[in-house]
Amino acid sequence: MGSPADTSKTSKLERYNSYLLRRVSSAKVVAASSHLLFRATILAALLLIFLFLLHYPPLLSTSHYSAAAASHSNHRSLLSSASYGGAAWERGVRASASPRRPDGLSVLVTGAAGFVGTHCSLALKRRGDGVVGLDNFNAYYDPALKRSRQALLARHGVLVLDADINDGALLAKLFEVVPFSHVLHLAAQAGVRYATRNPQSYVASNVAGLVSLFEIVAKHADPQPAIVWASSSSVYGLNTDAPFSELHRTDRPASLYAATKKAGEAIAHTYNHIYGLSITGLRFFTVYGPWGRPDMAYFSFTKSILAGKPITLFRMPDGTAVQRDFTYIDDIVKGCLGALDTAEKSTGVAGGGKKRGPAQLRVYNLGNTSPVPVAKMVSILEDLLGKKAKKSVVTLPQNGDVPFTHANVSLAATDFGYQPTTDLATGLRKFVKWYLQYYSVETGKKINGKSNTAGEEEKGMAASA
Ligand SMILES: O=C(O)[C@H]1O[C@H](OP(=O)(O)OP(=O)(O)OC[C@H]2O[C@@H](n3ccc(=O)[nH]c3=O)[C@H](O)[C@@H]2O)[C@H](O)[C@@H](O)[C@@H]1O
Repeated sequence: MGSPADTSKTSKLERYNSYLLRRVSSAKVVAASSHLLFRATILAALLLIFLFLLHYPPLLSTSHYSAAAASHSNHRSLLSSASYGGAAWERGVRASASPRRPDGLSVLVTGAAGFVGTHCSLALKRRGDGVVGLDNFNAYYDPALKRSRQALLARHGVLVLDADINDGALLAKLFEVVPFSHVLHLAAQAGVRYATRNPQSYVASNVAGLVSLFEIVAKHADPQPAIVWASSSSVYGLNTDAPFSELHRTDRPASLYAATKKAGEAIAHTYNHIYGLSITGLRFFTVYGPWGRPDMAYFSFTKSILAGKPITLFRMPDGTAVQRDFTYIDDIVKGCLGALDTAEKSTGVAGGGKKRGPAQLRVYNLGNTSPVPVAKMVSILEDLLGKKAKKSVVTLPQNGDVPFTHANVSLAATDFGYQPTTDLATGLRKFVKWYLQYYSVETGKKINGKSNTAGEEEKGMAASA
């Protein structure tokens, strides 16, 4: 018989053994599960990398798309990357970009839902060129007007993508899908006086956006398209020699807007010099017309006069009138197409290599050559609308405005036959006709011998075409 002491020793030993066994097996379980966890983590990481590459195609072709360009694409590129690509998207882009005439151009138009962008895209499409537009549809002015322009372009077979020029990944993808012969770069933050309120938006669009486009064209596009882009008459700033010639000083900008456009001209020089990009800058002089920009004076004055609201007219501190060389949109379109048609090919090597030779670098004034006092513009509007403006005349504040603009266009006339043909009264009549139709305003006043009420079908037409 075993003693009670013996029994207790045995059971102690058994308890100890089972404790040891539990420890060994739990150690095994811990080791096994940490292996499992490690493998699962590796698998999950590989899966994530695979998914990222699948949805971010430019990284797959790193030979063309530099890491620098990728890092300059803002986070928007990652957010919007899922909204483009795929076979149907590529088919749509190619169809819109394909010319319908022999030797037709294939043009990427940035800011295509903007005022000048819409008119130029229509004109190009009408003569048989291929056009793909892009626009970020920002809210600087009523995005509904931009959507109407987009719809108008869609009816004419022009696709306008929702995209920002800072979206390097999207630009790279576009140049992969289409061998564009030209870029008409019109996307920008416009407006002279708004620059005091939102300076960063000018840097983002007119400097960073321009660099983003040049980077992709220089280092990714194959073939490299020629670029025609919108500079501004505002670069003449405090220049007092008139009429403004391309040879005059442009180193005294009066507004940040003007400074960013001048910076754009300097940046264009650099990309032409290093990468052989063919670049033409067009200095537009206060462009107006149907489908115009609501932030501009002729447009906002029309709205205020119709609503019986007061308008503010600026005059110089010495009492002299502020004048602008108002230029009608159809003349500007002819200038843009002339610049595109005479643009030479870029000479750079796709991928950003050394250029093969000097490339074309041009700057032209596109104006009307006859400055008009702003008060005269208002009196023409009063006549067309059959209503007097409530005017308050104030001394020009320190807002970036310049006293006058006046274009000498002889260079554009010589190089591509640019000749403005529309005077302010004629152009404003076309604008007012469009405005009253588009916003369904009935004034009872006859324009061109007809009542201003238009049929539905007429509202969507490019009134200037
Ligand atoms: O030619 C250009 O480079 C520029 O032309 C216009 O700029 P701006 O000439 O200032 O055009 P508006 O804003 O329509 O002003 C036209 C005139 O009306 C005057 N104005 C404007 C607003 C106002 O309330 N009162 C007033 O008298 C301005 O001083 C200016 O002389 C465009 O807005 C710019 O984007 C463009 O680059």
